Amino acid sequence: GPARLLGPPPYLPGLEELWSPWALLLCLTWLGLQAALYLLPARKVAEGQELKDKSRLRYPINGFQALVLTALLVGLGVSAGLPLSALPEMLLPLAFAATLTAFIFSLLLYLKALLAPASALAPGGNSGNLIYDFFLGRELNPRICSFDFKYFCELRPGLIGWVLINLALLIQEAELRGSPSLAMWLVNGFQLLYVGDALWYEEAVLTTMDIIHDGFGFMLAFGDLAWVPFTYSLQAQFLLYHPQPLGWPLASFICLINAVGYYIFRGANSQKNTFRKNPSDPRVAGELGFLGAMSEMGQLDFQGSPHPAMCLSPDLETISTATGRRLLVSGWWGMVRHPNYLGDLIMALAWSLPCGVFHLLPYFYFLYFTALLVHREDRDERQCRQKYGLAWHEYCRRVPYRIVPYVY
Ligand SMILES: NC(=O)C1=CN([C@@H]2O[C@H](COP(=O)(O)OP(=O)(O)OC[C@H]3O[C@@H](n4cnc5c(N)ncnc54)[C@H](OP(=O)(O)O)[C@@H]3O)[C@@H](O)[C@H]2O)C=CC1
Ligand SMILES: CC(C)CCC[C@@H](C)[C@H]1CC=C2C3=C(CC[C@@]21C)[C@@]1(C)CC[C@H](O)C(C)(C)[C@@H]1CC3
Repeated sequence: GPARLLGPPPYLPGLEELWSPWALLLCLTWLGLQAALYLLPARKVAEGQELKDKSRLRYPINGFQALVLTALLVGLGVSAGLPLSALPEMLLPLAFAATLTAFIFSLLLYLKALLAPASALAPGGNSGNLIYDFFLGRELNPRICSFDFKYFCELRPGLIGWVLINLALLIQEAELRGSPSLAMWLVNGFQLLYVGDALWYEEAVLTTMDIIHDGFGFMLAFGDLAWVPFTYSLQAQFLLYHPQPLGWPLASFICLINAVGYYIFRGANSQKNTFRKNPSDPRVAGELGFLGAMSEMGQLDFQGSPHPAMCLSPDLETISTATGRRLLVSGWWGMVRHPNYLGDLIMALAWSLPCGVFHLLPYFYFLYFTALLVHREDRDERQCRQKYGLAWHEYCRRVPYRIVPYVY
């Protein structure tokens, strides 16, 4: 039937449609497969940020390898008769099974945290209020031997699950209508690029606040395992039931929007990561200038300095902070204070446009994501203000807009 916003839904699924033991089995098999791929030898083992007890945890960088191996296994399965196009019919019980799994998993994590030493607990999530702590997560990096649950869940099962659901929807559309629509190809292609990128640059996740700061509780477990695969695939789900005519000229324009978004997103994230890893990398720093180079060599200590020191370089300009780390104030990070969010939002728009402009549902991701990034930006801003003090004020003065130039 037509997608509509006003009026009650014509049909609501009964509770019995939510529960299927097969869906739970499939969900657990998927987690088991991804866990097995996580344990395979990795091209690199990276060290995380320094912890409270001065130690660093080690993480395997093999997420992209897991994506490729999953694609090979699914390809083999489909050619051997695996009915992937049956997946779209199971989405509701699968989403329920994933939510149930996240819930039980978070309960176990809560219990595990009771045995953890105080140094292993997250800064938030230890208020003593059972529900609040269960939701936010008590332990920072819950592990069994070297298997890190939060790092494992953050990317692989959810992101790879998302593109697998998209693929199943594309195959089912081909079976229903003879071939997949152009709109379905675009949505699949754009989102595969996004997921491939996240897994290729997996190491960058080690410096996100989710890994460094947040405990692992129900919010993150549910977000990673259930929310991401089942709501991020809404555009492809919409297209299966509401085919949209899309010509090549408009499709090319949407591709251009996605390319611009990706260019900003990747450019900004890579610029910051390169700079953080090696501030004197010629791609970001050119020549550092005296103050920058001295602080880099530990010759200058800005601790307690009332004014942030300024460092000019021919390529990118930076400001020094009391912590010894510097902040980029030109390049992408001189345009707005969160250029990566801007690129991400432009891409989110490009994922919705192939679905036309007459329905709100395909724009759900764009709207939710705007709210998520505004909230995330606010949290990050508070943390940076605390961490960098005066230097952050100076950065805000030099770069007044947060996400969208001249707007916000
Ligand atoms: N699709 C999705 O659902 C989601 C996608 N994302 C995406 O993930 C990516 C990562 O986002 P997120 O983890 O929120 O954080 P960011 O990558 O934006 O990192 C913020 C940190 O960068 C450093 N920083 C800020 N300004 C500067 C500067 N001028 N120069 C140098 N360093 C600076 C600070 O840390 P420090 O100084 O300590 O290095 C700050 O805490 C983004 O592209 C975002 O869009 C995020 C959440 C959800
Ligand atoms: C309504 C829900 C309870 C809200 C859940 C929020 C989560 C969906 C997000 C919190 C942080 C996320 C990140 C990504 C996906 C969404 C969640 C889990 C991310 C893996 C997406 C891809 C990016 O490149 C990234 C930097 C790897 C992201 C990390 C944070």
